[in-house]
Amino acid sequence: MIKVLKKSVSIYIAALFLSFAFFYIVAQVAYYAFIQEKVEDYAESILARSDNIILQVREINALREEFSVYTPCSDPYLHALRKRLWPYPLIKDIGYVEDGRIICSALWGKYPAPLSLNVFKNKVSRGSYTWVFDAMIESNITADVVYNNNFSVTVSPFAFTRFREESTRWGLNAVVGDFNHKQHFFRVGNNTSLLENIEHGKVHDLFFIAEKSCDARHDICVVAGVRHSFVFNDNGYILVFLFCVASLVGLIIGALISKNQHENQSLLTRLENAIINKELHFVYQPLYRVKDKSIIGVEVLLRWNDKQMGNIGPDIFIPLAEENGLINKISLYVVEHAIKECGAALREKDITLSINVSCSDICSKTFYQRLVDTLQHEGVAGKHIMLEITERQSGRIEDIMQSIQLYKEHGVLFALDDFGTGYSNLKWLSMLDVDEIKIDKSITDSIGTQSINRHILPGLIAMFKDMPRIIVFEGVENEAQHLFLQGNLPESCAQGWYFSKALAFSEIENLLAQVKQTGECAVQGADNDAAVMTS
Ligand SMILES: Nc1nc2c(ncn2[C@@H]2O[C@@H]3COP(=O)(O)O[C@H]4[C@@H](O)[C@H](n5cnc6c(=O)[nH]c(N)nc65)O[C@@H]4COP(=O)(O)O[C@H]3[C@H]2O)c(=O)[nH]1
Repeated sequence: MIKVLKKSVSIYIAALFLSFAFFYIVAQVAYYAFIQEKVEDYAESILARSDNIILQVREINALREEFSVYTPCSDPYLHALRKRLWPYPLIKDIGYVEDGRIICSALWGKYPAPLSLNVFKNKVSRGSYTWVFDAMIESNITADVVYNNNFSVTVSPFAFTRFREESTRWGLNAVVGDFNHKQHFFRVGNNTSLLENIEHGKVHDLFFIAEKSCDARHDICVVAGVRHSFVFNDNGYILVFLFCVASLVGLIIGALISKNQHENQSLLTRLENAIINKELHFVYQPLYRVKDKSIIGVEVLLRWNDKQMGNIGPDIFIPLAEENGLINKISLYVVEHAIKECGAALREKDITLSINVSCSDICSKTFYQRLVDTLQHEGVAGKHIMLEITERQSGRIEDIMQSIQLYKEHGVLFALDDFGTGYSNLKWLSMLDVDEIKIDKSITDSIGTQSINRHILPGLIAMFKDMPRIIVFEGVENEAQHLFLQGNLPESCAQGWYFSKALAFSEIENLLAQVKQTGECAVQGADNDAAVMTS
């Protein structure tokens, strides 16, 4: 119980972990793409804003002739400056400059003392223009000023406010410079030095997303970038959403896997209990001689009726038993109980009891001993038992060849089951000393049809005619198939619903009382001349 519980917990933990990993990776990839686009937009927007400022500066500068009619810094001069300044939202002030000092401006009027532009963060000369970035205008007031001869333009300190807000929110950085980024004009963000280093190839950072946007007209380039955030820039809601979805999916997957495991586990446990409690029972399907419909034997087929799950077919529980090492127990059960149940019939009548066995059964000493002991105990001769080799993966063919000889000393017969499918091929036929070949239903089905298998039939019939083996066709379902076999291989035998379905033991007893028994089908090779191909 504790083991099962531990296994369930491990399944849930693994499912949750994998689900988290999956959703986290998907979310990270999506987030990376989203941020990359954002950085691209950011660079383009800053470039557009920078272009606009340059245009507005140039436009205002072009108006300087207008002011030359007034005495510099006179009231009419300042009035004309203010009037002209009004429509330019990105420009804060226009001033008159002498010897690199602003004497007066539209905003401040005439300065009591000329404003020196020598205190700044960065100064760049571009043609006839000199840009002074973060120039000290007043104590605690800085601004970007550009002057050309004796005309200055002060850029609005709010021109990049939006970009600074975005920078704070998303951790974005931008550096505005010339086309080759040899000169840097100004920066936005807290990590611009890393951005510059990455831009100049001094630092390589796989998780730093950088995008560039340039305008050759104004010889200006903006590089923007951000460090990829593995916690989605502290966006708590994304993490919470991710956690919820991943938990839900992880729990659903865990529950499905657990349920599946539990069902398989419980089916296996139930099968084990059914064997121990002898709850498996048998039905018997008769085998007929094609020529005269006399019965040559019966095949025992296992049935399992579980109290809770109802009828479970051998196509489900036999492979389950084979995969989980239970098949040998099942075969021991069948041998012991089926021979006991059929003991009287086998002693009195000339029939064989066919039992399905796997290769590992044949090679098992326990199985051999149990069969020999049961035969002795029931007084049944070995020649009444036909072991049908069904599963062929659990044993080496050389070992099986040797083991078969041991059984043969007791007269036990062997059949190669499902001939014509995967493992039941000519190699096995040539190596094993079998008495009977059971032709798979898929080949029987092709009789009288257009199936691809029908091409195999003439060759098989020609081969079987000269083969000293009992040939049994499985799954004969209609008269056409029976007639075909009568016409082509009259000495062969058949099993199928056309003759009889698998019956309970009491019904088989009644049948055996009514129908003639022949002990065995004649081996092939006797009646060849009569055979006519009618397919
Ligand atoms: N459609 C159709 N089916 C027909 C017809 N005639 C017979 N059958 C079915 O074909 C299967 C023949 O058994 P198999 O080839 O040994 O194939 C068997 C055998 O491989 C395995 N099996 C059954 N009982 C045992 C057993 O006691 N031990 C082992 N190891 N395997 C068993 O399970 C397989 C399936 O058994 P069943 O479901 O009983 O199915 C049986 C039988 O009911 C027919 O005319 N039409």
